[in-house]
Amino acid sequence: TACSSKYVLSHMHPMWQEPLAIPGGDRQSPIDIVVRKSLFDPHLKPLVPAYDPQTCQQIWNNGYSFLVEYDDTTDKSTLKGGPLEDQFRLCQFHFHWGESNAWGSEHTVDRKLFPAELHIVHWNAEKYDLFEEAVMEENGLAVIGVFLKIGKRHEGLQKLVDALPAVRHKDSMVDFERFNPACLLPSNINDYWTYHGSLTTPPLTEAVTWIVMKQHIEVSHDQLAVFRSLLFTSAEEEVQKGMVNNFRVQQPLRGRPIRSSFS
Ligand SMILES: NCCOCCOCCNC(=O)c1ccc(S(N)(=O)=O)cc1
Ligand SMILES: [Zn+2]
Repeated sequence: TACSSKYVLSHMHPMWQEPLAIPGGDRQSPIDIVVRKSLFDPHLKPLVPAYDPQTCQQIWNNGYSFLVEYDDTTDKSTLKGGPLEDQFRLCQFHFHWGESNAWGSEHTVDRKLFPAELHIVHWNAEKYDLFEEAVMEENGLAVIGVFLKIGKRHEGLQKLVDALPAVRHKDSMVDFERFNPACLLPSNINDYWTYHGSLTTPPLTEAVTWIVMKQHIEVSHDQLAVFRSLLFTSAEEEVQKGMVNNFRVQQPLRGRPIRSSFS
C-alpha cells in the first residue's frame, strides 16, 4: 500500500486510518525532500502570487485542520509562474502541526521535521471551471508549502490566532476578512523545491504540483499552542479530541524527480 509503516516513528500516531488502495498510488504526498537528490532546473521561473485580501471570506474547522477560505469565483487572487504553465486561483490555506514542537510538518528536508507546515491551496482556473473538477486532474492543483519554526512572534499570524477560539469545534465557522496570505510567505520565495504529488488528506487525488519553500517562517511557541487548543470533534460529541498530529505519514518517492529553483 502507499503508506509504509517504516516511515512512522513510534511517537507519531497519524490521525486517520490510511485507505488500503489509492488510485494510481505512485505519486502520493507528503515526501522527504532529499536535497542532494534534487535537480536544479534553470528554466523554473520566479513564483508570482497576487492575492487580493478582499477575497477572504471565512475561517472554519473541518475536522482535519482549520481553513481560511477565499472567494475563488474570479481571478482576483491568483498564483502563476514557478513551475506552473497556467494561472491558478487561491481557494484556501490551512496548516498541519504536532502535539509537540519536535514534529508536525508533512514534508521533511533530509528527514528534518518542523513543528508545523502551511499549505496555500490553488486550482487551475485556466483549464477547469471548479475546484471540485480540478481536484481530480493531474494538473489541477498547486499547493505552496511553508515550514514553520518556533521563534519570534509572527505579527501577521496573530489575527488568525485570535480567531481560532471561535472555531474550536469541528464544523464551526466564522466570518474572516481582509487577510492576505502573502504575509505568511517567507521573505525569499524564489528558492523552492517542486514535484508532482497528491492531496495529503482524502480524497488523496494525485492532482498537486507541490511548491515547497526552502526558507521557513517563524511563529512563537504561544501562537502554535493556540493551534493545539482546537478540537477534531464537534460540540455534540461526548469525548473531545485535541486537534494535534494532523499530518499524514510520508509516502514513497517512486522515482519522482524533485526539482529545485536554486543551485
Ligand atoms: N468529498 C468527495 C470529493 O471531494 C473533492 C474535493 O475535496 C475537497 C477536500 N480536500 C481538499 O480540498 C484538500 C485540499 C488540500 C489538501 S493538502 N493537505 O494536500 O494541501 C488536502 C485536501
Ligand atoms: Zn495540507
